[in-house]
Amino acid sequence: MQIFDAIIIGGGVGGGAAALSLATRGYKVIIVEERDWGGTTINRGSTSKRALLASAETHYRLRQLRQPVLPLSWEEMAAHSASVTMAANQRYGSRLVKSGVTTIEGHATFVDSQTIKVHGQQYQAKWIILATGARPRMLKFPGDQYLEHSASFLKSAILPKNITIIGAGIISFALASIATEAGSKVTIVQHNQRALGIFDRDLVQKLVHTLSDAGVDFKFDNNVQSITRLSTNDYEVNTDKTTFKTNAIYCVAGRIPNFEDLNLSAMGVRFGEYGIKVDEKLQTTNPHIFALGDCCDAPVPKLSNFAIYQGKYLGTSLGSVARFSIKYPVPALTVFSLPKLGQVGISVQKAAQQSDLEVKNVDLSQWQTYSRNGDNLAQMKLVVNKGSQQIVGAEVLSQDADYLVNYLVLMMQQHVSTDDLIQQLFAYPTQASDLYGIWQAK
Ligand SMILES: Cc1cc2nc3c(=O)[nH]c(=O)nc-3n(C[C@H](O)[C@H](O)[C@H](O)COP(=O)(O)OP(=O)(O)OC[C@H]3O[C@@H](n4cnc5c(N)ncnc54)[C@H](O)[C@@H]3O)c2cc1C
Ligand SMILES: NC(=O)c1ccc[n+]([C@@H]2O[C@H](COP(=O)([O-])OP(=O)(O)OC[C@H]3O[C@@H](n4cnc5c(N)ncnc54)[C@H](O)[C@@H]3O)[C@@H](O)[C@H]2O)c1
Repeated sequence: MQIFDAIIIGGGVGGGAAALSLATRGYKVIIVEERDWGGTTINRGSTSKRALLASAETHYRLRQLRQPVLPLSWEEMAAHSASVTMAANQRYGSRLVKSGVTTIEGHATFVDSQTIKVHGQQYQAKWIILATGARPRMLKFPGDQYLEHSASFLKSAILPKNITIIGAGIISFALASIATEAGSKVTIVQHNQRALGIFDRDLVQKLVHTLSDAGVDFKFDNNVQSITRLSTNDYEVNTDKTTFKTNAIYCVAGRIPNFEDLNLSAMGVRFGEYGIKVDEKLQTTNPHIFALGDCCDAPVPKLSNFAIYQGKYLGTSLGSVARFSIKYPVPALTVFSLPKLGQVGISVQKAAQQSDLEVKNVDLSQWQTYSRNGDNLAQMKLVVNKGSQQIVGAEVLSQDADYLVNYLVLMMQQHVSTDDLIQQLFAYPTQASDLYGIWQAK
């Protein structure tokens, strides 16, 4: 039996962040990964998605400027994405080893609440951190064996001519944008009328119209009931409203936390539909066991940035004399569609339920930063505290929503005022030099 200070199950960005922080503090750490170092983010999530998006976005931007554009080569896009992803995966694994973390490849199971087993070998530690992530939620109906998921799209060597995506959520909009720019005809099937449920309806509607104009066929209020295989790479999709043909069907209708085969009940660890129950110190109902990232039921979105933040939190707080509760900073996320949709701080939807908040609509399309790129839809909704007039949230629809959202995060988190901004000298003309105008727009 080998003894460690901490065992981490899951080598994604959440588990990795915890391992690196604990090792830096001199703890003896072991991390177990059954599939690939860097987990979803690096191998089948944002890294591969953004590598494919790099070409799709360039294509889209040229179209916005009314330039003639050549068709994209999926073969080149896929090769680029595969090489970026492989390099990131290798760097991730070797970074853990260089930092003094013991890495083991295999499936971990519990022996008791301080001992795990991998390939028959037992390892013991005073802390066990569960960072096992999540997997796609695959729908069940006749023909569901023909469903693929986001990872198969992101790793696909060939782009089918005609694809169907089930679910109109964050992953769906990114995949649809990439596939459309790369020349595929995309159909999105959503069971109700609401796409991108957590975002402002008005901005989502604009995004839906833009994607529709680019060729995406949205089928709202359609429930897929069956899939029939007609021939190789040729399927018929039957919904409760219609029937159509397609070459591939990707199911991106949410994700399910991974914990079923860990025998958590026997360890006294409680869990539910949304993941492993944790308190404000990310401790489970067993005092030796902690959980973070996509596998845990914490009151934050299941995103890489939150998983990393939680990993760093556990890595810096475990073993400290007075353990403090996790305090989340201003949240930010972006839908990597074309154009992008970003959200920071309090959402427009939540603002509508709070009488002390108001929403201000800012049309950015005529601002030089946006008009020079042909970013004709650029729009921002600011959530403002009526009393203090402080900006506490924003949603942005623009080619560059991701950059603007990140500037706003810094400004909200640091409570930057217009007086502070006037003291700054930003390179001009840029999004940063617009910030004073945005802060005044309230
Ligand atoms: C297509 C897609 C795009 C995304 N894009 C973004 C984005 O742009 N921005 C963003 O912030 N988030 C994005 N996300 C979400 C993000 O990927 C996740 O929130 C993040 O990966 C969670 O990290 P994690 O460490 O909790 O889990 P994971 O990255 O899933 O890692 C968990 C690891 O645990 C391993 N594991 C599980 N069980 C065991 C076991 N018993 N023994 C050993 N190993 C085990 C798994 O193999 C896996 O590698 C995206 C997700 C997807 C699917
Ligand atoms: N840029 C980012 O930050 C980013 C990108 C991708 C993924 N993610 C993470 O991954 C998670 C999963 O992404 P996702 O897109 O799978 O989930 P999601 O929750 O964003 O979207 C799922 C969509 O599928 C719909 N749906 C559910 N059941 C359906 C059915 N039977 N038929 C048709 N539609 C159905 C839902 O109403 C929803 O619109 C996200 O919630 C997020 O945490 C983040």
